[in-house]
Amino acid sequence: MTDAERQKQAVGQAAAELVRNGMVVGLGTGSTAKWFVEAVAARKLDLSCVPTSVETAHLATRLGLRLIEMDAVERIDITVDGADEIGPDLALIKGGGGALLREKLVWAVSDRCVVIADGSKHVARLGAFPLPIEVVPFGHRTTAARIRDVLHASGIDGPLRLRMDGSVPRVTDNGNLIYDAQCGAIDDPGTLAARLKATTGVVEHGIFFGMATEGLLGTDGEVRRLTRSRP
Ligand SMILES: O=C[C@H](O)[C@H](O)[C@H](O)COP(=O)(O)O
Repeated sequence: MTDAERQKQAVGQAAAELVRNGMVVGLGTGSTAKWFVEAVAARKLDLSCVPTSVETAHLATRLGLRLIEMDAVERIDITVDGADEIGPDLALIKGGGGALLREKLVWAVSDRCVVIADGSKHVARLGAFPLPIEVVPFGHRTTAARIRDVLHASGIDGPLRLRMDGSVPRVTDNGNLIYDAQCGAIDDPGTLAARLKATTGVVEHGIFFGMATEGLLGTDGEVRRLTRSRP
């Protein structure tokens, strides 16, 4: 196992210890969240779980976790999920695996949102990882043109690429498409998030700003707890 994988395992297991019997739990998506799902399943608690992707739903079902519909709950006690980048004040880029929309819907109703990651994801400034932006398929090229204008207005001129699966566009669990924006540096994630959200044709974007309540970061030999300085 690589060092990064060991760190993912450690944070996944540490996060599983935060879960209590009877809780409604949001299950994240990706190679880090997978460790959490496995560790929480191994605890054999009585839980109701809301998965953030079809992939996670399959994994959780295989492990014997009880799944419930998102609309069957008003609140989720705790959600644990990975990230592509963790910046200052727990601002995140998510969606490298294409699950950003369901992840954000689940995070939005969670009392506690715990982001877990290996040490390489912790950055001084967001933006090296391409920012995923989910759009409706109808007229997506015209939506992409509006996104380019928004990025330009935020001082970002890097390429914006339609995510592909080989020769065809990648389709999300929600039947949408994803554009990845090479931002380089995002100086003001809150403003960019608001501008993207207001763009016609954009369903959601991968900036999770002010959403994570805490973080668990893998380092060599220990799990470091990250907190937010602003509420
Ligand atoms: O769409 C995918 C999710 O946002 C993932 O949580 C994120 O991409 C991190 O994935 P991983 O833990 O595999 O690096």
